[in-house]
Amino acid sequence: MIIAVDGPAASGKGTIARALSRHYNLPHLDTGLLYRAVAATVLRDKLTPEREADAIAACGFEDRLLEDPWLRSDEVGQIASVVSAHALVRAALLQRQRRFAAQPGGAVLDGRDIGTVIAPDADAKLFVKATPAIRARRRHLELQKQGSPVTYDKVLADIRARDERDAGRANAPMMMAADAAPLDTSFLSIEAAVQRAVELVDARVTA
Ligand SMILES: Nc1ncnc2c1ncn2[C@@H]1O[C@H](COP(=O)(O)OP(=O)(O)OP(=O)(O)O)[C@@H](O)[C@H]1O
Ligand SMILES: Nc1ccn([C@@H]2O[C@H](COP(=O)(O)O)[C@@H](O)[C@H]2O)c(=O)n1
Repeated sequence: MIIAVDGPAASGKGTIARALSRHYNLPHLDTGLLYRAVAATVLRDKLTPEREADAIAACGFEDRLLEDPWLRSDEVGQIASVVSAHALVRAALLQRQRRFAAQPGGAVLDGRDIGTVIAPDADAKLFVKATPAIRARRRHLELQKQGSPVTYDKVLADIRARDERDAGRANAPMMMAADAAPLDTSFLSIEAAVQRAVELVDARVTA
């Protein structure tokens, strides 16, 4: 069974995808991490994220970079949404994601274009959303716990900027697949959101 989980930054899609992976005993791929690894390489090598040739040069990152906690930072997330707009960067990362999705038994993948581009034939597709203010509050809390001094207003502005770039780009923009089930987590606890996600997946696969 392939489960596609898409949605905007800090909507809770990663939390839900990890829980679905445990629930159905399926491997999970956080595809955002791949774009974050490209972004981190661009930053580390002092390349220019807006230049496609620079971003392509950063696509040959080593897998151990995916373990680096720095990848989860807001700084890297912003640059990830710049490099991810390049068609050749998306093409360079496409087969890896498709192979992961096609492994025997299936998989759970989360990102922005899983239901539309990476696994258009997924057995179940969710599009996780929440209001920008609520997403910013959750992400701010998470960053505060990590000791970051970043303000709520900055987190909200970054989330809005990332949403705009991710939904507005020409190549594989973030969008809900026509056959995806929307899941608004704005007023759901993590437990309630996960329970609803399981109900939605079960409903799709038994339909
Ligand atoms: N329903 C919820 N209620 C409260 N907090 C939540 C909920 N879902 C997720 N969170 C928290 O919100 C933050 C963002 O969640 P998560 O990392 O799953 O989002 P994401 O969509 O995967 O983000 P990104 O796209 O930036 O990787 C985390 O701190 C997580 O614990
Ligand atoms: N399938 C995907 C996944 C991610 N991106 C881009 O990467 C950025 C970081 O993703 P997170 O899920 O870790 O927040 C994101 O803002 C997108 O620009 C993508 O394009 N496609």
